[in-house]
Amino acid sequence: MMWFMGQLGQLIGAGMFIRAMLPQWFIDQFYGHIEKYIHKLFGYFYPYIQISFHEYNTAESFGRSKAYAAIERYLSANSSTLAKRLRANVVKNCQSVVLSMDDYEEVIDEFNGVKFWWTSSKTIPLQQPFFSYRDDSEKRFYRLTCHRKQRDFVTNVYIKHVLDEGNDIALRTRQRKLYTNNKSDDFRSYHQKTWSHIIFEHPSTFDTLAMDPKKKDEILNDLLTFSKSKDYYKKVGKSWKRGYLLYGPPGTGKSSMIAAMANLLEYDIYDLELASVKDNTDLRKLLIETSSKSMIVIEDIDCSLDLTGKRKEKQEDDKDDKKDPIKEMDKMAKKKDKKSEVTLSGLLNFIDGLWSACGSERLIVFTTNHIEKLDPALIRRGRMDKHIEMSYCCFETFKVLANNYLDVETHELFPTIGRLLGETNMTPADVAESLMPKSDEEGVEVCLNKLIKSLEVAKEEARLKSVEDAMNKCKVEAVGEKSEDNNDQKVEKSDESSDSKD
Ligand SMILES: Nc1ncnc2c1ncn2[C@@H]1O[C@H](COP(=O)(O)OP(=O)(O)OP(=O)(O)O)[C@@H](O)[C@H]1O
Ligand SMILES: [Mg+2]
Repeated sequence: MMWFMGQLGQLIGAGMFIRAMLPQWFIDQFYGHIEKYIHKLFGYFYPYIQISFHEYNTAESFGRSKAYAAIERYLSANSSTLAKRLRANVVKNCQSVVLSMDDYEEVIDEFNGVKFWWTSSKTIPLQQPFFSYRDDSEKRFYRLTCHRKQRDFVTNVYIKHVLDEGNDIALRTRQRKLYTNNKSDDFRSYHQKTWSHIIFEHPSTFDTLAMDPKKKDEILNDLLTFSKSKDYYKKVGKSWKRGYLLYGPPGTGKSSMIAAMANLLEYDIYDLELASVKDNTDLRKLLIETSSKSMIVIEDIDCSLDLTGKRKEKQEDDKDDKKDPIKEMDKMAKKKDKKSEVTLSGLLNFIDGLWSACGSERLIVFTTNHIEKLDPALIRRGRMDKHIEMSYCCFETFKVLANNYLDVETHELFPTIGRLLGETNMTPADVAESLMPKSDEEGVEVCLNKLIKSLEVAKEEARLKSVEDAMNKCKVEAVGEKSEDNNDQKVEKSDESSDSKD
């Protein structure tokens, strides 16, 4: 035995010596050939086929392979109970853990009475860097093994089933995201991604949204019908998307409505800042890189770009925007930084051109404070299918806010508030501010009285303003009449002088 061990040691030593003497290219070639012939020989007797799915492949140029991710989800849901060694991925802000099979594990999946073997594996490059903090040089893959006679079934049915189910699980369990576009200059020159994102967690829902209940139900039904109409859109030959235009004064709940819509349908939000988009080509690039089941939002579309042609150049004073210093500053900044060459036709193409069909199940939402400023081409039906007016607080709206903020459905002060709301305009944002208790001592009655006071102040301010406006109007008319009289006198004089000349 000792003699045998000694001989074996010598043989291994000699093998290692010869290997060290041979150049690396020879070893690679030699092993490559041997492996090829072994596989060929094995293939004659081996009754199974194997299909590999790599984590990164050349066909999908961006990031991880979608098929690999779908298989990972499928296996973790269906087979992770069978695997003995699992890998934990922490998701949803450390709130939950998804288990997937660890490297070199094998699980058996059964579908329609047929058995399939899945193994997870990885290839490690021969020359791995000695110091490496990341394992991105390792290439992971899943290998599916099944009987040779199941070849058609596996390619036509089973793989499709795995991918569909994996994608469904991913959609159900994903964390929703709020994306914003990076500046064109950045993703052009520094190879940055086109979109950056954070986790989307907004508490607004259709229950907390204060608006006329009938109108709310109508929007809710519209959205739910849209989300279930995949086949219908296909039948009528339309791409599966819908445009919403939300308009109304600042503080009436347009952004809250967007968040409620996204929460209802569980969509991601792509908040598109048009001023950061250099031209129509970049706009298209951004569009292509949005996913399905998402909302593309352009807020304050009238301020975003000079999309309204000549009307924009008049530089009218916006009373509402003047009140809102943030929007004023925004406008000034955009005027200063006028680098964007996105045109109205580029934007129209973005909404319903050929490229817009690249994703499906998508909402495009515009908001504006001034619907009258938008080009009719931009908001015609088919582009912006549904126009929703978000308006000042009415009694129905107030009741929802009172329920949200104070947990009251009725109160003896409600009739007074209802009357005052009918007599003056106040935004839901202002009503909500009055209703919110500012200390533990402030109960329902105090808050309702605060609101009554603010409504009375607003009413008085509106009265004074209308008096001032009427006086200004009278002054302008008086000046107008005076100048008309002067003109008439001039004409008369010139007539007289021409008569005397005659
Ligand atoms: N209809 C509403 N229902 C519930 N809350 C509302 C409503 N409108 C306004 N609010 C409250 O007022 C705040 C401001 O509303 P929001 O940002 O949705 O207004 P907006 O219409 O988007 O305004 P802007 O035109 O300035 O962007 C919100 O945080 C919300 O709390
Ligand atoms: Mg808003």
